[in-house]
Amino acid sequence: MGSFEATTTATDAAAATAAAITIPIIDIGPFLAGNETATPAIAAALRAACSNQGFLQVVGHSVPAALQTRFLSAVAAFFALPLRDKAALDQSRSACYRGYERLGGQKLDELDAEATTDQKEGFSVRPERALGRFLAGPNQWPPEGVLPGFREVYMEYFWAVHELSKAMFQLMALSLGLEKTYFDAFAADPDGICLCRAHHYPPTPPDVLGRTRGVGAHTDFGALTLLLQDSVGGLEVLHKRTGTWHAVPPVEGAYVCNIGDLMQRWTNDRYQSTMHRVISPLSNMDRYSCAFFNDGALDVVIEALPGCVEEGESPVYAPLRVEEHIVERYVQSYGAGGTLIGKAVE
Ligand SMILES: O=C(O)CCC(=O)C(=O)O
Ligand SMILES: [Fe+2]
Repeated sequence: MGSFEATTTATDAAAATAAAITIPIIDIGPFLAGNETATPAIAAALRAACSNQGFLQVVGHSVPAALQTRFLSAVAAFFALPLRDKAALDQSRSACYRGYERLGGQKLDELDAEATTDQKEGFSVRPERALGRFLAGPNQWPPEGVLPGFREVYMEYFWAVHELSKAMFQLMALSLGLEKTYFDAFAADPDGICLCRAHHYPPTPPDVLGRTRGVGAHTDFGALTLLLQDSVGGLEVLHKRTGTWHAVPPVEGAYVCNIGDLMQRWTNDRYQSTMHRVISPLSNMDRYSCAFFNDGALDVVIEALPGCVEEGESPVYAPLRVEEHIVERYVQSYGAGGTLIGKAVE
């Protein structure tokens, strides 16, 4: 286990010197190997990270490096397809938020009217299901002849990260003093809603520097995010106390893990969902990343966990069903896209 001081952007340099934040790198290998002697220290490190900045990087995990590499190459090949091939899979053609999102298709910083739309392309995949409840339905894939093997490697990666996310929820439970299996009904539900969204951030030439943004400032909707990023950089996390932004430097093969709004609610604010964004650094490199969100089972009711409310204290939030929360956040970030809920795929 190790840690490093996150570096800061130039504009924030002065304030940040006083407020450097630590994003710990946590090796979960011993936990995955069933080492019960080492596990409490790992759970304690997770607790510290989640109670402070809500961001950490996970190493020693179960996703093979070779699979990450094959997956990121396949993702780069997908985004390099002609626009007409990608547009044929546009998310607006899906009743369940799957497929291709063009540049500017989402705006996560809804509070800042001046902010640009997000300068990224995305491709969203979820578990293959029959149409029915919110977010259930078929994925949209490019024809096998156009991108051979893409679907196969994407789904191989999907289920590998899904396994890791289940293990992370078990560690989260231990970190909160709960039974290891406490979150299994949420995180391992066969009908649970998971999203594996790959992103491409185009290079930023000097003439647009400062006017574009990869992803606007936001917190993640769900409980826990696992993000794979390549070596280009640009992800930043907000230090709440000083309002300064800090880079989350790429660590090869690691998963950036962060707490989402549902987990903050569940823990009665003990764990923090932290604002983050992707800036567009001056670069002639394309950046690729992939976020995995395990948002659990739609009917789970999120209310303060045992041990997260002191005697005499009232819970900060009323109980809320996962489905209500996720629907509301989708409508906020996709605007009119929210009206697609329940519409049949064309
Ligand atoms: O691409 C990244 O580094 C971050 C993406 C992100 O924050 C998100 O998809 O919620
Ligand atoms: Fe995010």
